[in-house]
Amino acid sequence: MPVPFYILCGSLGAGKTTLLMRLLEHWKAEGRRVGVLMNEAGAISIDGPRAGTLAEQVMNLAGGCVCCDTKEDLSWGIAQLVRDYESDVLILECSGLADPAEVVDAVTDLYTARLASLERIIALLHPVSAEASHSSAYVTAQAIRCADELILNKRDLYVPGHWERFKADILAQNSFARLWETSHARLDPSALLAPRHTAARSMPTNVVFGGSRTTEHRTRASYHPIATTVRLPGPLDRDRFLAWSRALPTELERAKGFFRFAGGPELQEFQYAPPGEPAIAPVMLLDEPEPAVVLIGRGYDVDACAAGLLACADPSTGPERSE
Ligand SMILES: Nc1nc2c(ncn2[C@@H]2O[C@H](COP(=O)(O)OP(=O)(O)OP(=O)(O)O)[C@@H](O)[C@H]2O)c(=O)[nH]1
Repeated sequence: MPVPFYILCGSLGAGKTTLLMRLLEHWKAEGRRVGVLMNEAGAISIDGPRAGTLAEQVMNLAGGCVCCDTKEDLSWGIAQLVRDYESDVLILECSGLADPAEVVDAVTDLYTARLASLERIIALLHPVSAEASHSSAYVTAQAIRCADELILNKRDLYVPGHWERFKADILAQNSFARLWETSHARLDPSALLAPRHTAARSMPTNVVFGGSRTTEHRTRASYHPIATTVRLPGPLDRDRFLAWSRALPTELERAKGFFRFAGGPELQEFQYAPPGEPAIAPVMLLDEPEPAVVLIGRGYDVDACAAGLLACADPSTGPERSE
């Protein structure tokens, strides 16, 4: 029997990992063996170590976008999770850069479909201001189009009028899906995951293939924001980092990472997902992550932003950066 396979997709920073953690808790309480596939934009996995605290097995497809770079890795990862780790439920968190229609294409090939059956596509969206016409807009539109479940997250950032327009715009793009409105992705996982269709199906009914198949393997699609991984040579100066984080360019669509502050033993997690403010909080993880910050966006001065970040570190250690 193929194991159920869930896809989490949606906009950058909308709350996919927040929901993933809730689903992992739910499955863990049920005694399920969950295999997580993480596809992250940067060269270093930031969300993987978080998921690793709850999942049976986490496989990272970091270093790119699952639709362009790692399609084969995805099929291989599914096979490994099902065969070697005996996962009985699988979930893939797509980076906010991956075209979910391409991902569906990859997981519904004949070989992979024997191991895993696509159960549900869950898209997370958040109310980013309409003026910010982000380069990830195409990917968000694809996620909306493909979704079986549309979760409008960050309801706590409700602005009268804006939220209603955001919702109407999404409903206009997909009237098949169920709609959820949440804060911090708080919802009843049993209700979200309960079977909705009696007949087995190999792919969602509302996915249309063909039009989106123009991306070639190993070629970065032009609509993708660029992910830049800034590896940090050591602890950061708190004041300098705070100053840097307060002056982030408006074109930056997402930033996240782990590091320590000089003189502080705790590992810090940095999160920036506009329209929210940059946030830094101590975090406990099972595995020590590599200190790094991933910057995602297009049309801003990447070098200046990365240099500003590196200038927050101890100047005696050398900078390193990879795309
Ligand atoms: N205010 C507010 N913040 C939220 C909410 N949900 C998530 N966040 C915060 O938004 C940031 C991004 O959340 P994630 O769950 O990492 O988002 P993501 O979609 O996994 O991000 P990417 O994988 O980078 O695309 C984190 O700082 C969260 O704590 C919410 O409902 N309201």
